[in-house]
Amino acid sequence: MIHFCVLSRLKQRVLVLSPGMKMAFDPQTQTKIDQAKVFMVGAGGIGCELLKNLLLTGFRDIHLIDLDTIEVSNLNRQFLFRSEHVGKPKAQIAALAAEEMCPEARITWYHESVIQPKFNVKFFGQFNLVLNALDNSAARSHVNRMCLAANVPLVESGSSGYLGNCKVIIKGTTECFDCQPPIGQKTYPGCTIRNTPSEPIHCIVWAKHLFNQLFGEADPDQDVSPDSEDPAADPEAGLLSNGTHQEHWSTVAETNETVIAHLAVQQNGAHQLQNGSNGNEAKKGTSTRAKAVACGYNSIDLFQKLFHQDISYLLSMSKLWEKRRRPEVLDVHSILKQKDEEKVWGSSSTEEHEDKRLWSLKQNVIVFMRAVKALKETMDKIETLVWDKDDENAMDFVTACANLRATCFGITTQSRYDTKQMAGNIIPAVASTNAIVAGLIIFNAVKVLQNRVDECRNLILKTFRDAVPATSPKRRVRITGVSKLLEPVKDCVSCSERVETSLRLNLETTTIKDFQDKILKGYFKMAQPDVSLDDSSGTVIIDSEFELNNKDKPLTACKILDGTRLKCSDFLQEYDITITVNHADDLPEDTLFESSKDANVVLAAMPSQAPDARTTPAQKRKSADDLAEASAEELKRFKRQEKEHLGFGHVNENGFPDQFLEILE
Ligand SMILES: Nc1ncnc2c1ncn2[C@@H]1O[C@H](COP(=O)(O)OP(=O)(O)OP(=O)(O)O)[C@@H](O)[C@H]1O
Ligand SMILES: [Zn+2]
Repeated sequence: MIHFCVLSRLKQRVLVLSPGMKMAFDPQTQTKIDQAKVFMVGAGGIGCELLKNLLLTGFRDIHLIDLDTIEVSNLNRQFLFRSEHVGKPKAQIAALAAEEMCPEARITWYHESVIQPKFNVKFFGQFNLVLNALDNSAARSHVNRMCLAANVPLVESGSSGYLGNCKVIIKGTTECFDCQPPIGQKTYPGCTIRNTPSEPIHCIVWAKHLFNQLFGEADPDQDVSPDSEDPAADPEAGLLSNGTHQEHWSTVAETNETVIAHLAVQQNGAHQLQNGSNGNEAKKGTSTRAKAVACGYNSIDLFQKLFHQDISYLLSMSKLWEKRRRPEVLDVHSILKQKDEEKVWGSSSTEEHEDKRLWSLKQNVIVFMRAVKALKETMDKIETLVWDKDDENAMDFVTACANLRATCFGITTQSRYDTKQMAGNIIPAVASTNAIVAGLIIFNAVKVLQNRVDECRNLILKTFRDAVPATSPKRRVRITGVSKLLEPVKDCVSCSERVETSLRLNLETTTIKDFQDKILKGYFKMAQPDVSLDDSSGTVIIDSEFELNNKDKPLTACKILDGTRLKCSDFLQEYDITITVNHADDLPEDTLFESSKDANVVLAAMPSQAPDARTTPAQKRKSADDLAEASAEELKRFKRQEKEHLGFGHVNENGFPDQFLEILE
């Protein structure tokens, strides 16, 4: 294992394997490796290490697939690639590098997504082993389903910073990738974000939501205004003396002066401040966007609304502050009158240390105003903006807004650099983690080929010494979770024999598109679902070959009623399931459906998009979060089993060290 890690550090392709240069296995194992045909999915961080390991171990017939092209940012760890390869397909260059290293290797490469009809069950069936080196759960789930259908063993893996894992999936014998419920992106309760932030990340999430409300596709679940329905707040908050809620700020087109004058009055009696931007407002459908439009995106007006008026409204929810520090309103005019700082900067600066500097309050205000103006101008040209951490104005906006909100709540402000890390969910890729995970894949792969599945292990890589900063080289890495392979979960939607299930959902409000995207693709992991009524009519509801023409209709409008049985199948995955749908109108607001298998399946935790040919950066980031969360969860499970299963038994045969629990000391 250490051998592999050291080799990966060479970072240059000086390695050329001579025909006789292989690991010392017993003759039977060697023959199996010689004859094995393997499919490697993903040629990124883990993939590059894995390909080199496969060659070193003696594998010669390797098919590899990756949909992506090489980026400059890959070069620091994806050591098969060089700067002259930037823009070229990863699969092609990895294959070339492998052939250079080992001329006798037969490498077949595909620059495509693995979620394509041509990679069907028959295609998967030609391999002895499939090895995943992917970075997103949609593709992982799909490959898992294909391997189950083709009955080919799969070694699954992942890494996120110092976390890593590797597990073996064999149909009918072990847990599959979907046996454990999906873990959603880390989310924060709406009332924390809208009413009572206490950490920088709460302000950053709020600022990102605000960006979408003002410039992007407004999502009702991402409301940024005070939530008067917070259970911790007093119900009277924001009420006028006559018991009605005050008209909100910009439904009446006030001039700046009147707004400010109005605010001044409100400021003198915060408890009487009546800001209509409360929970009801979201229900009424009046959005932050509508207000911004009403004031022509005037940045002073927006500032006063966000950091004065809304904060005053929150102050009126007195119960919230019984045990918390009260937030403070900001006044744009007095901040702007403050003495000038040496320099105000934002997108114009490219110097790294500048990016790490904390802005003063006045600088935050100026960057906010400048970013609002710039983003509005872009929006006028292209209508809807999509938040992107690499867009200078978007990043300026989020940094300044998060800092201004943090100032209101007495939370430490952040530099633009730190905000970017948090807002972009950036978890630095660690080359050593990838190298270790790729070594673990080989360990399991060889055991599978040897038919010694009981000696395979599910492995989790984690750091300890948590007091040491995550980026410090002193941070030690250890394989902490080691368990024997776990048995399949009885009701798993992917690997159980069960072909029937039932769901409770609101048939009057759930649309066909939601049923397809969030339930069939998101929950049941189908790639191309077909659906028909399981009755004598056999009416087709969804045909994967055609665009949905009923997509916005509720299920009831398509003859799907309480107790209807739906035949759902995926031709590509050779997967069929019959789903009985039962009407429910008592589900919590954020719950789309409940399955008979598990408790609440929360809408927010479901990917809203089908597994796509390309994963977006956002999906990639999400999957990194998934892994971090998943690893933590798995670790808990493994810890419970650790006592029982610790130790590797016979693993020191065939050249593997007896003890490799502590890899990097
Ligand atoms: N559906 C898919 N089909 C084929 N390859 C895929 C698919 N989804 C993801 N991949 C590939 O899996 C690889 C995962 O590697 P890795 O996590 O190192 O990603 P990366 O994009 O190179 O790095 P980073 O995300 O850190 O910039 C990527 O090269 C990606 O293109
Ligand atoms: Zn399963």
